[in-house]
Amino acid sequence: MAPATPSGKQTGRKPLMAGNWKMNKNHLDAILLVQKMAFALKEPDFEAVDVVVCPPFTDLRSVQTVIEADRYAIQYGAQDVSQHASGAYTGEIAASMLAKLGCSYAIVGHSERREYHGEDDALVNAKAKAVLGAEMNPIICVGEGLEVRKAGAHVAHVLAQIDGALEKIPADQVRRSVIAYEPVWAIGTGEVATPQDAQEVCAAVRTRLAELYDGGLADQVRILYGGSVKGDNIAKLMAQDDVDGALVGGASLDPGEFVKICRYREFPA
Ligand SMILES: O=C[C@H](O)COP(=O)(O)O
Repeated sequence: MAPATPSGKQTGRKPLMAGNWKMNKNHLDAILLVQKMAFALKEPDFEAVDVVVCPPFTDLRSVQTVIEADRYAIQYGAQDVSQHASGAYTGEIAASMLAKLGCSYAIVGHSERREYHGEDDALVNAKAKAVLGAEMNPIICVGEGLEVRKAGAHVAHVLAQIDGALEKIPADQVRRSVIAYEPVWAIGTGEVATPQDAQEVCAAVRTRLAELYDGGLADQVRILYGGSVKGDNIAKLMAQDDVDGALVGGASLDPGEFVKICRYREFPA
């Protein structure tokens, strides 16, 4: 049973803090960064929170070496994956290759992939299936842009993305998937969503999961918030009933800040 959050919520879902390094840090920088995090984080941190780093593909082997050598409890994953299993797909990385490197997670459908690489819900769905097929856990990103938010259509937008991303994925696989709600207007802007904004959408996602799947699945799936998360705003976000963790960009490149995020319980909400 996961410990209670500062607000006293008791969900049974272990919080997850995932750092998305995006296109930062080479394979040597990665060694230093993951070591700094590993030195700072202690056993009680890992009992309370799952800690995941998602470096660039070229860093994964370095990160694996550091983590395996000293048996650190930090988990790691990729920022993207191919929907294809293998073959003539120049530049692509298969889920099986990531699993072989010890990855536990792969992010799919990040808004930067959707925006700069034209990824749509069908492709996100195919990638999620590839990750699940390789026995890893997808972190499926959803979120609305500013125009959609201003129009008040953010919940409908996100739920449509959820429907698309999860299409024909069976319950036992959805159960080990992670959803990350990242409003595009909050990513890298310093403009974090209010805890109420985050809760509204995360709760709507959980309700949708309950509509799509029975057997209490909705209460088991972890839903993260992402977008300008820092050490000084995470506690209020985590105090929300349906926010189970964070997908952290910029602040995950600063080991002190990321460790502070992982230790949000020690700071007042
Ligand atoms: O994947 C992480 C998100 O894009 C959030 O990035 P950020 O924390 O730099 O706003």
